[in-house]
Amino acid sequence: MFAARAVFAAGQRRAFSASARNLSKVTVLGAAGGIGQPLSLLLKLNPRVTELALYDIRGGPGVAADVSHVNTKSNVKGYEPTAAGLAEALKGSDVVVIPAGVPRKPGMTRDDLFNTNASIVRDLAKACAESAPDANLLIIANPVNSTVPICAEVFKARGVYNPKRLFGVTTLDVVRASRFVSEIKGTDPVDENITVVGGHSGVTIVPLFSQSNHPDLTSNAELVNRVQFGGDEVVKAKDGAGSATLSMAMAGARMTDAVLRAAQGEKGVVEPSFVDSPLYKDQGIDFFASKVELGPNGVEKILPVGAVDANEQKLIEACLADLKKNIAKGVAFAAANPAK
Ligand SMILES: NC(=O)C1=CN([C@@H]2O[C@H](COP(=O)(O)OP(=O)(O)OC[C@H]3O[C@@H](n4cnc5c(N)ncnc54)[C@H](O)[C@@H]3O)[C@@H](O)[C@H]2O)C=CC1
Ligand SMILES: O=C([O-])CC(=O)C(=O)O
Repeated sequence: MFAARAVFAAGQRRAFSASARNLSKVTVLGAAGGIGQPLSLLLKLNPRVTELALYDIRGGPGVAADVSHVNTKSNVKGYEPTAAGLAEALKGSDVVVIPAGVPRKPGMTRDDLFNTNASIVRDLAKACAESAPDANLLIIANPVNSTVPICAEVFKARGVYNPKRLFGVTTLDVVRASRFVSEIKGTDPVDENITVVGGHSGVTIVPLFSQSNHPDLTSNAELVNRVQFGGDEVVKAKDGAGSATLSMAMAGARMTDAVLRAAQGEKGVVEPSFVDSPLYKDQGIDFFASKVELGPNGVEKILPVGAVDANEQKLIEACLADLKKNIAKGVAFAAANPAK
């Protein structure tokens, strides 16, 4: 139970409001994958999850049978890889987490995954729009900067888009930033709250060290680069066997827990995430990752980027240029290739 304690301890210390709703079904789409399996395990360890629905195009029931023996209260069910199985897995879900899709190999960018993952995410988004239109949707599948806009378009086409319930999971960038800083400063990563804004790939990932306990780090180009390209470190080390799975599972479990805590009435839950955001809409950028306060209805409040220094301002400008193209690519794909 160590992992569960580390991931969920902060939330468990806080009190629930009287209106708390404590039944929570969580669905994982892509549950038999490198991320999906450890993520499902961590969700089984989360006392806030009462029902865990595991779906994959292969192996969902097997992972579910395995995870279901873990002696926590929640019920786990695996679903057959059919349209009916998918619809059943989604029905009544409060949170749907989507790590379905192919991972990178060395030499690839996240954008190189677009051709495969765009249609996978589009089709799963369609199933969500039909069977769980009110669920919180947590998108892990890359390229997040494009897959999140694709989901929005699919939901809009069906008249059920709620921008407060769609999240691109950027938690791993925050997790990495705090860990990398702690390695340099010799501190406990738990005490390092590093805000990371923008998107989730390369230069669109912008850590704001000037807002942390260590403003001196903003001029540490090597550290900034490590946060922006932390995913590459893992892809290279895995040498063709995929990308980050275990750290991502932890990050996905943390984001899911945050959404559930807020849904169950906890106040002041803030997690950075890539959402439909007003922050740069005047520049034609509809999605942006920043600190988001969560509530019973999903996004409660999108916090401003806040004061940044000259180094960070330059990073944000580079981020916005890339982000705009990534978002437009997702929107254009959805328009040209509507879900059937
Ligand atoms: N947002 C983030 O911070 C991160 C995102 N990722 C992304 O997560 C995705 C998954 O990575 P891994 O788990 O390592 O890949 P994986 O290949 O190990 O697992 C993917 C799973 O998705 C399943 N799948 C494929 N199409 C599906 C469909 N239509 N419906 C249901 N399941 C389907 C596969 O059968 C497989 O089990 C990749 O796109 C990767 O780039 C990875 C790490 C971090
Ligand atoms: O690097 C990748 O392709 C997977 C990912 O998004 C990450 O580890 O941040």
